[in-house]
Amino acid sequence: MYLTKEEEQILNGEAGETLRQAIQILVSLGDIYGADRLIPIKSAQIAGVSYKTIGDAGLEWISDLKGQVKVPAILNPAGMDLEDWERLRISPEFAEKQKAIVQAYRKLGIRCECTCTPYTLEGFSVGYGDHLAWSESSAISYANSVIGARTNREGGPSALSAALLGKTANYGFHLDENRIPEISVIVECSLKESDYGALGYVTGKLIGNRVPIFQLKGKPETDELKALGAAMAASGAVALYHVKGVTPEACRMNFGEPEEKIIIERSQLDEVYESRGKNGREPELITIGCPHCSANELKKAAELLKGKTVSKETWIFTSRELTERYPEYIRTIEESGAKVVCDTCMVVSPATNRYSCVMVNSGKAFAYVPGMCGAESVYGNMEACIEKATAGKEKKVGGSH
Ligand SMILES: C[C@@](O)(CCOP(=O)(O)O)CC(=O)O
Ligand code: SF4
Repeated sequence: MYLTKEEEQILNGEAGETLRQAIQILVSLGDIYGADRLIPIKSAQIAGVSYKTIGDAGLEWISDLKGQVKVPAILNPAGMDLEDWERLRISPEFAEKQKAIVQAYRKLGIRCECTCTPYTLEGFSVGYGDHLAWSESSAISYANSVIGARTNREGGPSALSAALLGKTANYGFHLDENRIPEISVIVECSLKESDYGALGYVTGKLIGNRVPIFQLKGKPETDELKALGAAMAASGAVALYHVKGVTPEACRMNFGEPEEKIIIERSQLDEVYESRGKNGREPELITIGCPHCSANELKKAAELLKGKTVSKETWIFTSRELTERYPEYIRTIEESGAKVVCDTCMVVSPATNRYSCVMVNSGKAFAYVPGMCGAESVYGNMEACIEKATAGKEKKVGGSH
């Protein structure tokens, strides 16, 4: 791989140990994947924040790094709400470690709003054709597919290295030729809301890491695309997808028809809704917001919960910025007894591990909760989740206001 004189000097350690390690990681990846050079990036999104997933070894590695990031960089969800960690009964020991991790990232100049939907934040813009180094799989999928930006599926360390250098290795999804659809996915039924998460869950299992182009009957909303991509990246390893007539590259590029095609039928999606864990338990916990809820999703949850009281523990995850922008939705949701939780999620928080069955409206959470939280997962749309959350409780007389 070609390196500039300055990059050679960094690799020789002339700019310090942190940058030497960072460029070494990028050069090694570049050599493995045949990159010709390093290219500048617009931003980095850094996964590997929760103490639950990175442990003491991760904390130690990050704490040893020195310097400042060269491009806007932001963190993925941590293991707890950083301002109100006691709410989900996180232990003080965990909280101490988690705060130390976030502090170590903050020292490097990284923004510590911990979210997997940074593209909804004001002041963290990302546009068509931008080169990025992002590492949370749903954010990667959204950036590549819905925005038309370009990022590989970075790991936490490579995204952090890219942030410190302001560059990444030029291979994979940074190159036009790797963004061409490899398989058509023809969906024969019409879809709405959580059907997209179910579709992503089913499709990801079938296509692995290939680039699909969907032919859909209707036009999905951005939240539906977010759910589709997140689920496909979890049950499979899809980092980029196209939807005919919808996503930006499918509209601008003249992609030919891939040779291979699969057809998805309604019955395959129904199986996701109907599937029960091996013990067929009743959900004890209801969680919404994987990926983090958008403003529209918060609005919908507020509408569904207005004037009701939850009878089961109910957690709704979003970014702190959105809770500040939409306090009225948060108030309505919390008046029901449901909790709006920031900086974390049902998958990376240790709090979920206390439950044995969790209901979700996310194909991604449905895929990950069993393995990462040791609980069965049950799938339903947001309405079904709220119905389950409020089952058995009388409506408050006259509603909340
Ligand atoms: C499950 C996931 O969304 C979050 C957990 O990863 P981490 O703790 O940020 O490394 C990771 C991913 O899918 O990229
Ligand atoms: S909410 Fe879902 S998409 Fe976001 S970090 Fe957690 S598991 Fe990943």
